[in-house]
This record gives sequence, C-alpha cells and structure tokens, in this order.
Amino acid sequence: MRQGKFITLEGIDGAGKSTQLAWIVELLQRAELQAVVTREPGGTELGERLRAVLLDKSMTMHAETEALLMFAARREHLDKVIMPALAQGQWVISDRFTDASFAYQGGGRGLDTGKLEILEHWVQGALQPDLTLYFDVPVEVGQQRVSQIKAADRFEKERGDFFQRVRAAYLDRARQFPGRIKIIDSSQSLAEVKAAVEQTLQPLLNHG
Ligand SMILES: Nc1ncnc2c1ncn2[C@@H]1O[C@H](COP(=O)(O)OP(=O)(O)OP(=O)(O)O)[C@@H](O)[C@H]1O
Ligand SMILES: Cc1cn([C@H]2C[C@H](O)[C@@H](COP(=O)(O)O)O2)c(=O)[nH]c1=O
Repeated sequence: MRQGKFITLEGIDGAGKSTQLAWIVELLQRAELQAVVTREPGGTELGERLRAVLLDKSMTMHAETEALLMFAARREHLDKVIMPALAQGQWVISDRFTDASFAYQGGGRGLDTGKLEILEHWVQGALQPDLTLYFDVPVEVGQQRVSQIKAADRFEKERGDFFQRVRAAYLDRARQFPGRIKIIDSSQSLAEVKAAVEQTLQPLLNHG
C-alpha cells in the first residue's frame, strides 16, 4: 500500500487557498491518488458546529476561548477524519491546520505562543503535515479578493493591522520550518500560482 501524505493549505483570508485546493485535487487524480479533502475549523459534524460559532460575527469570546475551540475542533478532526484516512494510505488535503492557530490566535490576537505549543502537543503529539503550502499575498489583495465574493465573517471583519500581524506570523512560521512550509506567491496570476503549486507538489507526487 502506498503511504498517504498530509498536506495543508494556509494563508490570510482571500489568499486563494480554496481555488488552489481544486487544482491540487486534480493533480492527485491525474496521479491516481485518492485524497480526502477537508477543512479547519470543521471537517466533522462537531467541528462544523464549532466553525459556525467561531465565524459568527455576532459572537464575542475571549481570545483564549477562541484558541481552545480551534484546538477542540482539531482534536475531533484528527480522530474522525485525518488519522483514519492516513492509516488507510489516503492523502489528506486540509484547508488550514495548526499553523492557522499560530498565525491568527498567536499573531493576530497576540496569544502566548508557548500556550499554543502546549495545545499543539496535547492535541496532535508529534504529527505534523508532510507539506504546508502557504499562499502569501499582501493584506490589501486578500481583503479585496474576499470582499468581492462574500459578506465578512467574524475574522474577515477584523482590520488591516490584524491581518498584517497574521501574515507576519505565517512568514515567521515559514522561516522557522522551511522544510515543511513552502511559500507560494499568490499575488501572481492564477496560471502562475497553479504552476508554482504543481512544481512544489511534484517531489511528493513522484515519491508518494
Ligand atoms: N491568483 C489569483 N488571482 C486573482 N484572483 C484570485 C487568485 N486566486 C484566487 N483568486 C480569487 O480570489 C477570491 C478568493 O479566493 P479563495 O476563495 O480561493 O481564497 P481563500 O484563501 O480560500 O479565502 P478564505 O480563506 O477567505 O476562504 C476568489 O474570487 C478567487 O477566484
Ligand atoms: C484553523 C483556524 C482558522 N482560523 C480562522 C481563519 C479564517 O478566518 C477562518 C476560517 O475561514 P476559511 O474561510 O475556511 O479560511 O478561521 C483561525 O483563526 N484559527 C485556526 O486555527
């Protein structure tokens, strides 16, 4: 049985993750690889309910409550979706995972990174994605793109300086884990971003 890989997509809101996710699925299908496509927060019945609460713009909560709910949804996601799929040799593509907690709750909300590391270790032990594609765009580009397609949720209604901190935290993570996190310049045209994604995935597709 071929071993499945765990791939995560990250970026500020509107960076283009969902668009490229469809392309990744197509690349995997061409390589005759089975993939489970999922997202965070969410991916399970409970996780989707938590997502609705977390994204509800009329909801207020303490930043630590927000982080704990993200990790609670993740624990369920790992147990019900990610671990079983990987154990069966399937690939898992997740639209966001733990790097988002370090970027949004750590960078954006200013939570202590040490506390997030404790939650990370508790919830996922040593498990890390095999590859993380971080779609990098200037904040104004992400905001412009997202405003054209939907009404703002609880995160998307945050101000530009929140997203500057989120982006800076993502870039810090990419510098910290250069083997795992690959930066894709998502301000390029769709065709250019697709080409960069394909090139970055190629080593995994060849050896998957
Ligand atoms: N490289 C690109 N150039 C121009 N427009 C793009 C590009 N990538 C995505 N878009 C457009 O930007 C919008 C947001 O893209 P998408 O939904 O993929 O972002 P996202 O990162 O998944 O956002 P969110 O995190 O808010 O769900 C869509 O209308 C999409 O067509
Ligand atoms: C996993 C995770 C997510 N978030 C935030 C980031 C986004 O604003 C939303 C999810 O919406 P999307 O359209 O599916 O990207 O949730 C977060 O703050 N912390 C996390 O750990």
